[in-house]
Amino acid sequence: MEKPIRVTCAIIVHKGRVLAAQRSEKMHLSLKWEFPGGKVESSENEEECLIREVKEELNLDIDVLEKLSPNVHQYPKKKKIVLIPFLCHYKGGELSLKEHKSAAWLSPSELLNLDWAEADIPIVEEFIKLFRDSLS
Ligand SMILES: Nc1nc2c([nH]c(=O)n2[C@@H]2O[C@H](COP(=O)(O)OP(=O)(O)OP(=O)(O)O)[C@@H](O)[C@H]2O)c(=O)[nH]1
Repeated sequence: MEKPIRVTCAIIVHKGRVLAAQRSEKMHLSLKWEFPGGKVESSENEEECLIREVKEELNLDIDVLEKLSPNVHQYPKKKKIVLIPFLCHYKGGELSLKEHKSAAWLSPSELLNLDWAEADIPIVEEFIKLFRDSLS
């Protein structure tokens, strides 16, 4: 079986809100929402990839805290990906969109209102459950 492409994504939490980013018209999965991140290069580990991608895409500095459950997903006519989420904290930097159409800091329950890339849906659900459990 072909190995899936590893893609990291950052669930960045700051003051109880979470950063979601909307893909641009030009990108594959146009206008869908996602967590910032990207493909892991051979020279780096997953955490290094995430720090690099978030800086490149959004000009933000993050601390990577905890890995959540990876999700294997096959989009039609694309290579299979494994989307690897990490809980992160905002550390610094001013948000500046380099690739995305928009980005928003949302409360965890507001995340459910977005039109997510399909591979992200189980990840959003796991994060919301984790967040709720941590409050109860
Ligand atoms: N960064 C990121 N990528 C995601 C998420 N969800 C999801 O399905 N993806 C997919 O994972 C791949 C990440 O690739 P990338 O961000 O490094 O590069 P890209 O948009 O140029 O992708 P492409 O080369 O497949 O067109 C894309 O195919 C993207 O559609 C997510 O939450 N974050």
